[in-house]
Order: sequence, then C-alpha cells, then structure tokens
Amino acid sequence: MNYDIIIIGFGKGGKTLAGALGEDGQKVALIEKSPKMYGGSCINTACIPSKTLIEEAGRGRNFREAMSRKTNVVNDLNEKNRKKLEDNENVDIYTNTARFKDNKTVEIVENDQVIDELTAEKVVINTGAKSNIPDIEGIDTTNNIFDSEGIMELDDQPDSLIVLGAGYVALEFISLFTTLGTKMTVIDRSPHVLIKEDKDIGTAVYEDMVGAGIEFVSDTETSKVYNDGESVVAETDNGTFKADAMLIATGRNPNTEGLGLENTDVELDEDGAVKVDEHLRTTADNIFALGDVKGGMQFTYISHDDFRIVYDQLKGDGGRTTENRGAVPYTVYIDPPFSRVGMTASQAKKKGHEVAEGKLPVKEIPRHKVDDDERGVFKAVVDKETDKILGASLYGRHSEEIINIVKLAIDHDITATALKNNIYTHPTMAESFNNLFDV
Ligand SMILES: Cc1cc2nc3c(=O)[nH]c(=O)nc-3n(C[C@H](O)[C@H](O)[C@H](O)COP(=O)(O)OP(=O)(O)OC[C@H]3O[C@@H](n4cnc5c(N)ncnc54)[C@H](O)[C@@H]3O)c2cc1C
Ligand SMILES: NC(=O)c1ccc[n+]([C@@H]2O[C@H](COP(=O)([O-])OP(=O)(O)OC[C@H]3O[C@@H](n4cnc5c(N)ncnc54)[C@H](O)[C@@H]3O)[C@@H](O)[C@H]2O)c1
Repeated sequence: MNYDIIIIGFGKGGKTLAGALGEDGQKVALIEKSPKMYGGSCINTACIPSKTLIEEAGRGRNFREAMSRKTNVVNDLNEKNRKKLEDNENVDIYTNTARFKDNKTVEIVENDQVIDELTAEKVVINTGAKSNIPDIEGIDTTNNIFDSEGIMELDDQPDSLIVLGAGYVALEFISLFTTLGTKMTVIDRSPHVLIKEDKDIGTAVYEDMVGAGIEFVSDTETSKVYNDGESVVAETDNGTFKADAMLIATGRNPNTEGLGLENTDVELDEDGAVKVDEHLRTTADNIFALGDVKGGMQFTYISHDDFRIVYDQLKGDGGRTTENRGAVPYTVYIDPPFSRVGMTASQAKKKGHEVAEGKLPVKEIPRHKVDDDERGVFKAVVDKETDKILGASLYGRHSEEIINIVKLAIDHDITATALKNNIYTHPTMAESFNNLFDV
C-alpha cells in the first residue's frame, strides 16, 4: 500500500501531524505498536496519569481512589485520541510494530512476522523514549522493582519506597507518594537535587522535602539489589536500604530498538538518539524525527512544537526551526511545583550579562494566605542594561501556570518594567510580578 506519508508512533507530534496532513487531503499511515498507547506516552503512561494522581492525592483522596480516577482519565483520552484520527478519512491507523525495510518502505510486523508492507515518499519517526534501566546486579531478577509506568499500575500502595534517581520523574513520584503517606528513601548519584537549578531554590526544595520526612542518600552508587521476602534491598556505597518496593527513575533513552534503522540512511548520535538538523531532517533526506526519539529536551510540548517544524517543512516556508522556537519553560510537579524558564543568575553572568535579580519569598505574596501555604520562593533574572528578562525560577503554588507569562515576555521582548507595572487580578500568584520584577 502506498501513502503520501508514513508516521511511526502515536506521540504528540506524530498524531498532530497525521491529523493536520489528513485534513489537507494527504494519505497518511500512522503506525502504533500498542492499542494501549493511542495518543502516545503523555496521556497513557506519563504526564496525564502522573499529574492526575498528584492532583487526587493533593485533594486528600487515598491511593485506590486516585488510581481509579487516573485509570478513567487515561481510558477516556486513549479512546478520544483513537477516534479523532479514525474519523479522519485520510488517516489509516495500523496497530502493529513498524520496522524499516529501506528509506521509503516500512514493514508492518505482528508476532515477529511481516504481515504488510507500506511505502511513502516521506516517513516520520515519533517512537518516543523508554526508561533507562541501570546495569545493577539483580535489577532484572528482583521482584517489586518498577519504572514510572509500572509504579502507576500498582494495586496496593507500598508502605515504603526506595527511589533510584532524583530527576524530574523521581521528584514527582517522591512528592506524590509522600502526600499519600508512603515512607520515601531517595538514592541518587548526583550530590544534590535540582543541581542545575538556582541554588536558593534547589536548597528550598530539598529542605521542604526533608521536612516532609523524605530521606535523601546522595552522591551514591548502588551495586546490588535483591529481595528479602517481598521487600527490596539496595546495597550502596553509603549503606544498605530496604523498602516494600523500588522505583527506577534514572533517565529515559530514545526508542530505536527493532526499528530497522540499519536498513536506512538514518544515523544515531552517541546517546542513541536519531540525529537531526534544526529542521528535524534526519541523515536520510526523506525521513524526519520528532519528539523524545531525537534526543534533547523530553517534553510533550517539544514534541508538539516539533510537529510545527516538520509541518512547516512539508507545507509552509520551512522557516520554523529548533533554533527559533523561543524560550522553553518547564515545570516539575512537586508540592508546591517548581517552574523555570530562561537562565539562572549564574548562567546569565557566565554569558556576560550584568544581572539584576528579583527575589520574593512566597510568604510575602497575599495569595499565600488564601492557599494557606507559605512554602517557596520566586526569583527573576533581568539584564541591568536593557531591562530584558533573562529568566525566572518559581517555586511555589500555581507556578506551573504563571511561568508561561514570563516565557511570553521573554519571546516578545516585554521588559521587566512592563511586568512590574502590569495590572494583575487579585488575589493571584501572578500579581507577585509587581514586586518580583521591581529589580
Ligand atoms: C512519568 C513521566 C511524566 C512526565 N510528565 C511530563 C509532563 O508533565 N509534561 C511534559 O511535557 N512531559 C512530561 N513527560 C515527558 C513526556 O511524556 C514525553 O516527552 C512525551 O510523551 C514524548 O512524546 P513523543 O511524541 O516523543 O512520543 P511518545 O508519546 O512516547 O510516543 C511514541 C509512540 O511510539 C510507539 N512506538 C515505539 N516504537 C514503535 C514501533 N517500532 N512501531 C510502532 N510504534 C512504536 C510507542 O508505543 C508510543 O506510543 C513525562 C515523562 C514521564 C516518563
Ligand atoms: N514535568 C515534566 O515536564 C516532566 C516530568 C517527568 C519527566 N519529564 C521528562 O522525562 C525525562 C526523564 O526524566 P528522569 O527523571 O527519568 O531523568 P533525568 O535525566 O531528569 O534524571 C535522572 C536522574 O537519575 C540519576 N541517576 C542516573 N543513574 C543513576 C544510578 N545508577 N543510580 C542513582 N541515580 C542515578 C541522575 O543523577 C538523575 O538525578 C526528563 O528529562 C524530562 O524531560 C518531564
């Protein structure tokens, strides 16, 4: 069967591209290996289920209630995503594994058998990433060890949990299970949480987490894991730790295994990611890659923006690139959330800026009284000479929303003075910008 374009993987970028090109009248094949993944990782196994659990726990619901709503949300979104593309008359969904035969031919594989062969002038790889499982003795044979996907499928809440790693995935689950009442031990090889973030904020997050009873074992290598009865034991160079279960949160690697890329001109970089240029063209001139599989920042909205770049190549003037998509904000959904965009003060200084810094403890923002939560601190980085906003690091409630205002300001050269003098509704966290940007 011949198509205008074949898209491998039902991720954010791939599904959006399939829908848009289908509406443009192009014949699109979208290949997704699992019916449980219609809509991709974000809605089925990553952002949406984890944030739903965090929201439910924050509302005081117990583990089972939180899991039950999470399952309903995921099933609903999975169904909606499938239906949306099924209703697009120009898109055919194949629920099978895809494997390249050559640059323009993709095999449809079921139970290791090739059952169909599709051809197209253009092919897009959107196969995402999968959990990195470190090479630790016993990790494959020990029970009750889970990655982020497995931990969200548990039937019963563990009384105690060891988390390996202290990156985004780890921090969000640490926060979630702490809210639910699980005793947490975090074993990480880096010396401090949020080590690349503003130091004041990294320290504030660490102190709040320690205050909530979380034990951090940092700068630590784990050599062996095994079961003692049903418990998991971790032997490290900083002692031995035991818990009901263990979460592995040590990064995510691009998903290229079994894709047959060796049959194409597509090359991988040293981290195993598909090599792309700023237009997301791979080293095969008819093949694009978008989302986590191409390495770099792993966020749903990056996969979505990758869609814009590829669509612009196929249907526009090709002007949008990875270089001009603007500042990229992010939020780590701990309690309270931490959000960041642009540079920290030390990064800005290293780049030669003369920096003015704004710093505002959340307890000085009126909204904190309404929320009954004084944890957190907001920081802003401004270029002294030009009044341009260089970055913001916001640790506090509602930061996941208001960080987007700062992103917009950075991208559109709205100055610190403009944010300082702006009228904001009251009582909101956004109105803190009246003071935060008074630098
Ligand atoms: C626990 C967790 C929480 C997260 N929370 C957030 C968050 O809050 N906000 C945020 O922005 N990001 C978050 N992320 C990151 C985000 O989930 C990813 O960056 C995003 O989902 C990547 O999307 P994608 O388009 O690259 O691919 P994916 O959505 O991963 O889609 C890839 C698809 O390809 C399919 N596939 C793979 N190989 C084949 C093959 N050979 N044949 C056919 N199909 C194949 C897979 O089954 C999958 O459905 C989180 C990640 C995790 C793990
Ligand atoms: N809110 C969000 O937007 C969100 C949430 C979760 C995940 N994500 C995305 O998913 C990606 C993956 O997240 P992640 O937390 O798995 O990876 P990460 O790269 O952010 O963190 C990995 C952590 O594992 C530690 N580590 C690595 N090997 C180890 C070992 N053997 N022993 C102990 N510690 C070890 C590292 O020190 C680090 O703390 C992130 O980069 C992020 O883009 C985004």
